[in-house]
Amino acid sequence: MATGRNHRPATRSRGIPEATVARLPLYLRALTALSERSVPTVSSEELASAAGVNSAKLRKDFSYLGSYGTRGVGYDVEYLVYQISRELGLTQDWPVVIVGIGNLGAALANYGGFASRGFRVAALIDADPALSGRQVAGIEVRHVDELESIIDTNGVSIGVITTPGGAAQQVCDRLVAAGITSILNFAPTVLSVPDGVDVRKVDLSIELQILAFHEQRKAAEALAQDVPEPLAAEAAPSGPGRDQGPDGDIPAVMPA
Ligand SMILES: NC(=O)c1ccc[n+]([C@@H]2O[C@H](COP(=O)([O-])OP(=O)(O)OC[C@H]3O[C@@H](n4cnc5c(N)ncnc54)[C@H](O)[C@@H]3O)[C@@H](O)[C@H]2O)c1
Repeated sequence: MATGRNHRPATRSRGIPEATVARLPLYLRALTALSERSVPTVSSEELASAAGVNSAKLRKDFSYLGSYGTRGVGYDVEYLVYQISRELGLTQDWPVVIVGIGNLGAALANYGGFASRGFRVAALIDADPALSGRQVAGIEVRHVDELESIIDTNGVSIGVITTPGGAAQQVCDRLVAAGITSILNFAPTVLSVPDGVDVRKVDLSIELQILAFHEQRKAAEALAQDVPEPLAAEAAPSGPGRDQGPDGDIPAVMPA
């Protein structure tokens, strides 16, 4: 079984901090919306607001890309879309395999947003022989026995795991052994991978738990407004503002 870390250092080799990399897709989404409306330029304040990020942080992030905008004009939308896409590696086509074609895997296969963002679903893979040969989103489901040859033939480097939690590590190990170096994991399992393999985890229940925390805090604030001053100090939460994380500048809940 593969062992090792499942995260990368805070700064990537080209000197762009990991936190900046995490915000680039937010800028790209906001810029793509502007581009679709044929907006030629955008100020840092407008773009920061559209991306849900503080404008000083945005300017700092763009300085890592060598993009400083023009005073009084702002940033060229099309050029910034190109720059960020290039930085994120989206100017090339990325074949992706999805392993586990149940409810979630089939839903992801049917999601049209992958292709428009440079990700091509190269294969759908499942262990259930009854699914082999069936078409999902116009793609044939292949048996997991073929996993290694599919990855090799299609030059796949990104794998998506949507199997039950109990199968996820074994699937991960096979993907890595077959040459996959990036994994998007939807299964409720902490994956162990060797150095050089990136894992991103998506867990909607964790996002809901964070929202529940904020709901609870809002309810406490509302309660505090209804009680006399000395008691209110005890009831109100302390620390950074409601929309801010512990460091005071990163939103605790990333914009959807
Ligand atoms: N991250 C999230 O927000 C989120 C949301 C929903 C579901 N999930 C998780 O996603 C996973 C899939 O959920 P689902 O509802 O689609 O389940 P499902 O039971 O409908 O589908 C799972 C599929 O995986 C296949 N499978 C099982 N073992 C396999 C293996 N070793 N190799 C290849 N395929 C294998 C099964 O045959 C089945 O088709 C679960 O782990 C679930 O907890 C995560």
